[in-house]
Amino acid sequence: MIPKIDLAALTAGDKAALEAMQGAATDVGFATVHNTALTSERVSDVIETYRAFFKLPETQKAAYDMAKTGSNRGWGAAASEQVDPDANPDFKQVFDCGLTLPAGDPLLDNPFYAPNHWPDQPETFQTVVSDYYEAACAVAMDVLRGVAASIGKPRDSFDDAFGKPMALLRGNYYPTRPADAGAKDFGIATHTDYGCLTLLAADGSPGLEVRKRGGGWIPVAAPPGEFVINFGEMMEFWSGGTIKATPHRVVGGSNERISVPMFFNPTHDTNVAPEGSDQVIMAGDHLSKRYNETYVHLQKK
Ligand SMILES: O=C(O)CCC(=O)C(=O)O
Ligand SMILES: [Fe+2]
Repeated sequence: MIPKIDLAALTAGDKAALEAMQGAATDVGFATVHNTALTSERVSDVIETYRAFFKLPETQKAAYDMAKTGSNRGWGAAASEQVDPDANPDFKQVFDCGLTLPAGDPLLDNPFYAPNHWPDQPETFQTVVSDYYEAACAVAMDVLRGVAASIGKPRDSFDDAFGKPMALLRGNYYPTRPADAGAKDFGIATHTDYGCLTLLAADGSPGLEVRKRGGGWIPVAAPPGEFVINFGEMMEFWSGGTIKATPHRVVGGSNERISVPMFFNPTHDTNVAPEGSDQVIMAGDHLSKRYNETYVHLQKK
């Protein structure tokens, strides 16, 4: 069972909401979250904005291809990412954008804070997506405060680590499953997310499956206004394994689908090694490692 959490109740310290979040964090690794600052209208708006972009001809999208821009911002074509080395590259397409630092910031030279590449079409793309980016970061931070409280830590335990987050907002476009797709083809193959927290909006159509401990898959759907949250690898290290990064996938079927994950990654120089250990795991280094493994244009074969 995937816990269902009212974020306003969690923020207010409601006991049932705290217990549900504790179960989500330390057992299932997933939850759905509703009653947030992001209305269903805003979520639908950003989803339809991404959809309009993905419907452009490939030649137009190619101008923003991240394999050419060299950063992890812009469009990723089908088969540009291989999240599971035992599967084929994913058949989804993506569009990624991240934080814009102010002029003069010392982190500006760092590739994780590279400039965004905004498409000209649809015309509202940059405004709608960057406004959503800001709001999704704020909701994600609120969720993390609730997570901290749910495991008996001060609510602001994670705040300092997210001053300049390497937060990446992605639009995922899953076309219908290709007719020639085989057993190694997926919309997105089985993987765990790399960062701390993922806050995912979707258009309500099915596709996401969460791996059950002991085997099998649990389908999870979220209509606009409800979010799926899950924890990533950095959060699992950081919490010394208390918080779980659970594998998930999208096989893809007869329905087209859009999802919009906010990968809420901490500031580049955050040490996400278990507290009290003498290990050092820099958030930026972990992310680089995972990108080098999974982005086809970065893979060393
Ligand atoms: O589209 C989804 O529901 C899941 C996407 C996902 O797992 C990801 O982008 O990491
Ligand atoms: Fe994921």
